[in-house]
Amino acid sequence: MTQGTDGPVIETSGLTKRFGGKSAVDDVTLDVRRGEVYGFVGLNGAGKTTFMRMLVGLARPTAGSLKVLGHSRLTNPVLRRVGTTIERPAFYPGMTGRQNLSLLARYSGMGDADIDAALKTVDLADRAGDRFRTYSLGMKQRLALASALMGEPELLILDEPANGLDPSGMAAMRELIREQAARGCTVMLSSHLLGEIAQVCDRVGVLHHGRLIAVGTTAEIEAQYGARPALLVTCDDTGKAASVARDLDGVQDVSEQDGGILVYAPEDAAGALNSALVAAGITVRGIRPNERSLEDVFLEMTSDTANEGRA
Ligand SMILES: Nc1ncnc2c1ncn2[C@@H]1O[C@H](COP(=O)(O)OP(=O)(O)OP(=O)(O)O)[C@@H](O)[C@H]1O
Repeated sequence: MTQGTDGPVIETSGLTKRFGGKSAVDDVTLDVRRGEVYGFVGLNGAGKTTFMRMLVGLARPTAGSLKVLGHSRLTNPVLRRVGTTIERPAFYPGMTGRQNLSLLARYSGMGDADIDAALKTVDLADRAGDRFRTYSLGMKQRLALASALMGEPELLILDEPANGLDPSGMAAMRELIREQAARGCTVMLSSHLLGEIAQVCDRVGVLHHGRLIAVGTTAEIEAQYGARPALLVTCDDTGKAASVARDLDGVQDVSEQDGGILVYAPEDAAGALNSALVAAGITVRGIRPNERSLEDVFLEMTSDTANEGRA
């Protein structure tokens, strides 16, 4: 594998793309290290595709700078070391998977060995002789990935590779991505689901309205955004229960829920909370720590009220 640089494989500084007056990507500074799987997560329209398009020269930045494989000029020799599914290749439905790949391979000066290796990697070798139109969605996604893998690129940039896949298709896609990382390939992929991407990525960057609002390992992001401990109390008379809970030591905040209250307090406050509620005549049916999924954390991070005032 060609080693172009010891520095980051992707490096952007203040990268910005505006369409008219609107910033699709707004002042994004990030780096992706060699061999890393970096997940780019954001809701629809957050700017993920636009960011990735700039990385492969399909869109020109309005401001800021970028380097890919150590190069700020994205010439063909640099881009040949990058595999991408950003612009999903327009496969011909009446041609076989292999014929479709052959067309693309010819463009980039690659041969049968590259096609065979890519088909084998994505586990499509057995169906390579079937027409594209007979492929399932998962197989279509894998063929797109095969087109990106031809020639064993050093960097893979995959836009929503798991989109539309069922759970087993997603698991297969994750395995494929990890295999690529294991052979030393750097991978940047995007998704609108943090929970899905967290399982495969070393680090995650959260994009919201074009801005990078958090970067870190999933554990770091959870610690930063999801570590607010809370107790979920199921009880009657939630209004009264909330006011009793608010008066207790160690309780930071209380919100009323359907059929109970959510009390922001450490887990060891559960005993005192239960006693106080029962003493106030409230029927407590249960108290348990409030488990937050990664997806809850992500939705809270990308809710517009959560981001008011945050740079
Ligand atoms: N060529 C364009 N002209 C005008 N606006 C554009 C163009 N491309 C993207 N946008 C706008 O930029 C914003 C970011 O779009 P982008 O496709 O990058 O987001 P995304 O995070 O990839 O979303 P999705 O998951 O829906 O693909 C959106 O508001 C979109 O409408």
